[in-house]
Amino acid sequence: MEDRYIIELDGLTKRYGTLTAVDHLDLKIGKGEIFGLLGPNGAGKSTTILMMLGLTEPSAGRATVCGIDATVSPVKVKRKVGYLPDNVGFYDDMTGLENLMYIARLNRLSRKAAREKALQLLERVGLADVAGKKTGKYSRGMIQRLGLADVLIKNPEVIILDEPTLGIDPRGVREFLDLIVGLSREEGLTVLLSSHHLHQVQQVCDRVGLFVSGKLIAEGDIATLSARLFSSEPFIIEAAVDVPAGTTPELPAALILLRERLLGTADIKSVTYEKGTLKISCLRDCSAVIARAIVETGAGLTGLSKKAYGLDDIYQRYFEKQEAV
Ligand SMILES: Nc1ncnc2c1ncn2[C@@H]1O[C@H](COP(=O)(O)OP(=O)(O)OP(=O)(O)O)[C@@H](O)[C@H]1O
Repeated sequence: MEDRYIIELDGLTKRYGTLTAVDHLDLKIGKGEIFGLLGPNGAGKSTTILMMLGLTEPSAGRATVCGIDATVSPVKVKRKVGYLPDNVGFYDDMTGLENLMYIARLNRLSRKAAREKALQLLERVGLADVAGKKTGKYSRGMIQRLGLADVLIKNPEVIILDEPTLGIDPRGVREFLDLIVGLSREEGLTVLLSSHHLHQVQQVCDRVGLFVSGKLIAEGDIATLSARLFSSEPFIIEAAVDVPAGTTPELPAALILLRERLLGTADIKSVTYEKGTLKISCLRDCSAVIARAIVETGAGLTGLSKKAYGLDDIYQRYFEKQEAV
């Protein structure tokens, strides 16, 4: 069983005086998984990462990475884990190739091997054409890709990325995320991604963990989290309707009967109306029933869409719950 998990956190805890930054954290991450660590500022994400890297000692519990206790053998863990901080620095007056070769040399590669490895990685991260350009002239997106090449030099089994897409333009973000997915799928690399960007995390992570005040309050894939949280109303169907002019803005007269009819239908929980759109929450996908009812009422149906709950909604709902406690 141990082999299945590349990262295992057991009751991991960090206290700073009276503050518990990380509170009895239990988490298992499998090989090749892309796991998103999410949470507001101060939730304990960075402290957790530092403990996994053996850079800070837990007050209690254990962080095991590739079967190695990070506190007992931080140097061994460092060999297996590539860490990309949110602000990676390079020598501005050296080219991308020179910077990477320098790091490869620090990793004890011969000059020839360092050059080969650097060129291969520049190709892998899509920077081959700017290999000879000084990194001072690189965009933020290019620097982050070079950062990724930097952490890949030592052939890590795990990469930990802290807000890797901060300040990158949308195209650069897409390219960076594609690169991460490729590394995980093609090379079996395990990726831990700490981020505030819910949409990005949703696009690439197999599983996410939501952190609040040092505690992991939920973890799972998006569909599972969504089903757990929205079990009382898993579907929202939005119907754009064309109602006769001169009706009231709240609920046009023509729709009052329609609303009653819909509410009389099994599995439809609520119907609201705003600016030409009916919002219908249901326990199953009732699109067909809704479309028929609208058409039969005589209101024009101009659009019908089903909303799937995303990470934004999941996040929102968890925090609403937390605040209510
Ligand atoms: N060296 C330290 N000494 C005292 N308190 C600390 C120390 N490092 C972190 N903390 C506190 O521990 C808590 C967790 O901080 P941490 O940096 O792990 O959160 P985070 O989730 O990474 O936040 P961010 O998204 O802002 O990076 C915060 O309340 C922080 O102030």
